[in-house]
Amino acid sequence: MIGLYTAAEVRAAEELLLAATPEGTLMQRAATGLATVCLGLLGRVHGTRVTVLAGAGNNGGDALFAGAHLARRGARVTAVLLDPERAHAAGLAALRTAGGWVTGPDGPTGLERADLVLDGIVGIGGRGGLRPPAAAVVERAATGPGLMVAVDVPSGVDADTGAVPGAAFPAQHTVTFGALKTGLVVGEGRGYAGRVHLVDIGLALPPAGVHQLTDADVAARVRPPHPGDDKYTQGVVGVVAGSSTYPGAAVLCTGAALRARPGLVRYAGTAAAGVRAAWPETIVTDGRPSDAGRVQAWVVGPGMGTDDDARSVLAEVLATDLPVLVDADALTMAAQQPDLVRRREAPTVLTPHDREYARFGAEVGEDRVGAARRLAADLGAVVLLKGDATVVAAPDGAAYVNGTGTPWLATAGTGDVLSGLTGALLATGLPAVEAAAAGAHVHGRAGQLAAEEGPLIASDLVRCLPATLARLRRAPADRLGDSGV
Ligand SMILES: NC(=O)C1=CN([C@@H]2O[C@H](COP(=O)(O)OP(=O)(O)OC[C@H]3O[C@@H](n4cnc5c(N)ncnc54)[C@H](O)[C@@H]3O)[C@@H](O)[C@H]2O)[C@@H](O)CC1
Ligand SMILES: Nc1ncnc2c1ncn2[C@@H]1O[C@H](COP(=O)(O)OP(=O)(O)O)[C@@H](O)[C@H]1O
Ligand SMILES: [K+]
Repeated sequence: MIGLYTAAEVRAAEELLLAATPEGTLMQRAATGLATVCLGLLGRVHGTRVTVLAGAGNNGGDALFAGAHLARRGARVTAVLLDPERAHAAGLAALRTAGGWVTGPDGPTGLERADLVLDGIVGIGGRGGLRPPAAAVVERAATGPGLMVAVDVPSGVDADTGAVPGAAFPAQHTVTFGALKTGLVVGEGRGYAGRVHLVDIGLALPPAGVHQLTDADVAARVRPPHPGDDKYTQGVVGVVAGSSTYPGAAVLCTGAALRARPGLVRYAGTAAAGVRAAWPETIVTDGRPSDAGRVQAWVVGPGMGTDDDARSVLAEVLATDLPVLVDADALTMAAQQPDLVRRREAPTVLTPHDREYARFGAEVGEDRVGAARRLAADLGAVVLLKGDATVVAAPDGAAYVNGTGTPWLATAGTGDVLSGLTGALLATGLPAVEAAAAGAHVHGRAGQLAAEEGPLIASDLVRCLPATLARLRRAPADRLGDSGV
């Protein structure tokens, strides 16, 4: 698992290390690591043009020292000082000694011909969107030809939440120090960070409160059958979804549950005929969930409607002592009767997108991890908040940010696949928060695999699930999510 950290957690770890190392050591480690990544990205350094955007803090210091490294290797480096009086003195001196030029935002910045632009405007000390002079320079940099590389955090991105309240540096690469900051992989910030490179500066970090799963983490949680297994010992999933007029959601959800390969999938609902025709492996009833037979976890909601029958079926499922995944129409109904969820003792997983989340009484806002945690704590349930980086949070605050996926997943029915798949993982006995995080990871990988063949539809995800699971098992132990670390 990759730990994701807040600025305050990183600062606390930095302070301990600063006290234990000679002055300037950490900044030198950061700047050397940054310059090394830049060398790799540029390929050839001699004669390349580099513009360093330097703010008044240590983030500017890192960028200036890295600029000095590149200048010593023959790059033509120009530092643009946004606050010349307060620029990092030692960094500036190093750059000058190495032959770099220094100017202001209105001087010859070199941005229109740069091969590389280093964003050292603000790092974890940033607050709010970029101020006007910085915003104007960033805009010019973004329209120029240079490769956009952010130092530690793209300036203007909130390192903790990924919120982007105003202008920000749209990086193609972010070189971050000591720990991955949560804001680089979630919310709008994810789109500004580009590929993230982690430079080790020797920080000793406490256990993280937010994690991202790797392929190997997920493979370890998706259990293959053992010689002693039979169809009842690998998890039996119950699906309540669809309706006679809308059987599609039931077919997709049940198919995803089957393809996640539990021992057995049972279906209860009025789309029984469609499910039977699509998936003869399923045991179906057109009666109530209680008519379906024993299961280890329920998935309830996709396409089931919100009429009185649907309400009573939802109440019946939530009254069981089994893990339940609540999706789609069932979320709409649960939002009107949240006590049905609150009073459960068995695990509940809710899988809202932003509009479904808002039905519980508050907007998601810019802090997606915080939003998922708040609803989870309020309802005593695991919340899987869908999005381009899906967030999973447990009532105790444990949280995950998903690192896999593709915007091609933004198409009808993919949520039904996620709920069937995650319900199957829940039925194998995984802790609910892990089932949800693993489900989001597998769903994202299935989307990536399906998208290799062209624009995907939800059924393609179901078809790709076996190959996705096989790939996860073959993935090297250190293959991470797609933050690019
Ligand atoms: N503490 C250390 O020894 C280390 C710190 N490191 C670097 O230091 C950074 C943190 O440095 P600082 O604490 O000095 O803070 P920063 O350099 O991140 O930011 C502080 C400066 O940015 C300005 N600022 C804040 N918000 C702004 C906005 N919205 N628009 C424009 N300007 C804004 C502030 O006025 C202040 O001058 C890290 O991100 C990292 O790059 C690394 O060198 C590793 C070691
Ligand atoms: N821009 C995006 N990038 C990546 N994944 C996305 C994006 N938009 C949506 N998704 C994913 O697609 C799925 C859509 O689910 P949902 O909105 O419930 O659709 P439906 O109800 O039609 O099944 C979720 O897993 C979500 O995380
Ligand atoms: K920065």
